[in-house]
Amino acid sequence: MTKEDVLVLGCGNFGTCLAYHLCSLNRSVRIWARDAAVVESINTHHKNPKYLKDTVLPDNLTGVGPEFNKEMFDSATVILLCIPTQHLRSILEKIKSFIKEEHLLIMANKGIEISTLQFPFEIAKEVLGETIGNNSAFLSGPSFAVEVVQNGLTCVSVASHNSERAKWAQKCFHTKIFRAYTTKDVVGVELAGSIKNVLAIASGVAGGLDYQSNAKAALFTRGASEMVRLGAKIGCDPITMLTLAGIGDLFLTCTSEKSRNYTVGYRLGKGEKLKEIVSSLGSVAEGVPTAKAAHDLCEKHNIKLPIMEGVYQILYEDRDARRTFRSGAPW
Ligand SMILES: NC(=O)c1ccc[n+]([C@@H]2O[C@H](COP(=O)([O-])OP(=O)(O)OC[C@H]3O[C@@H](n4cnc5c(N)ncnc54)[C@H](O)[C@@H]3O)[C@@H](O)[C@H]2O)c1
Ligand SMILES: O=P(O)(O)OC[C@H](O)CO
Repeated sequence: MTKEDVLVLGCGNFGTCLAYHLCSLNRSVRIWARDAAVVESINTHHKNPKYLKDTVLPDNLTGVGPEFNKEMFDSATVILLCIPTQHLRSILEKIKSFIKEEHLLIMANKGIEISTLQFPFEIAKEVLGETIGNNSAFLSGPSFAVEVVQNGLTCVSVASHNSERAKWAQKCFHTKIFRAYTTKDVVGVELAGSIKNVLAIASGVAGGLDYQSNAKAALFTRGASEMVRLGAKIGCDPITMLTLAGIGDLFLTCTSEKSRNYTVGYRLGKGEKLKEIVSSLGSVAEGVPTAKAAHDLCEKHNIKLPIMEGVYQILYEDRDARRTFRSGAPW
């Protein structure tokens, strides 16, 4: 196995679990956190006090930050970003002077930026330039952080326009228990990873409203078709929607109470207000901002997608969930 020096940016659930996995492969791994107390706890107690709190982190994982410095980047070959999508741009702006073309950048966030309707790939190109953007890789697929640290089999997609970089990213992660498969359809992977979160909120709402399996299966199928239709409008390969990053992640997130997006929907279905759900969730639910971005993207491309529109209305127009479902079904 080749030696890699990995700098993980973002010390939430996913950054922590991927750092844990990479340490188990004997990579040299440092993880950046924006909170000094988290850095201190990782280095002293080998625990992340905020996320995956029960996991004992490996001794060879080093916490760094909250300030960025040149040495952190000079000593890394791979930079893995696990930052929520709405904050990705500001982090890239802060680190851009430290990034070199030789670095392999891998982004693992899922979502669409509300202010620009851009995917992480487009944000990376805009902030870091065409070459670095095109050489970056994007990791997506059905992967709950908690299962990764429990050593549960996980299969993800890694996409890059540069096939050598995709293979490099694959090699960083790939094991018998954590499988990574390469693809070139970057925007398809990113679209699927974003939209499945909105559809998981819809599925959660159905659960919260006590709809049963028949309704959930219909919602899942019609939701998948919305994903394919939006993908076709923006030039994605429809086959990507049938991969791990597409239907795989959609299935995982729409059917599991481990999903934060499903949980947001479920609690909405039970009558809680979005504000109180988001403030007590303790973790990001990317489907919430993405529902707004996807709504605006659909308007821009003049396409009507009723499930995603229903989620948007529940979240952003305070529309009653039960009424929205009754009037929307069978989509
Ligand atoms: N958790 C999972 O199972 C999982 C799996 C696959 C992909 N993802 C994706 O990974 C991304 C991160 O998710 P997560 O689960 O780690 O989220 P999380 O809520 O567990 O953690 C979010 C992290 O982002 C940091 N953060 C928040 N605001 C920030 C800002 N303004 N600047 C810099 N950092 C900031 C927080 O400090 C925290 O470390 C999301 O896009 C998510 O969809 C998560
Ligand atoms: O908990 P969720 O809903 O953010 O889903 C996490 C991952 O995206 C699942 O692949």
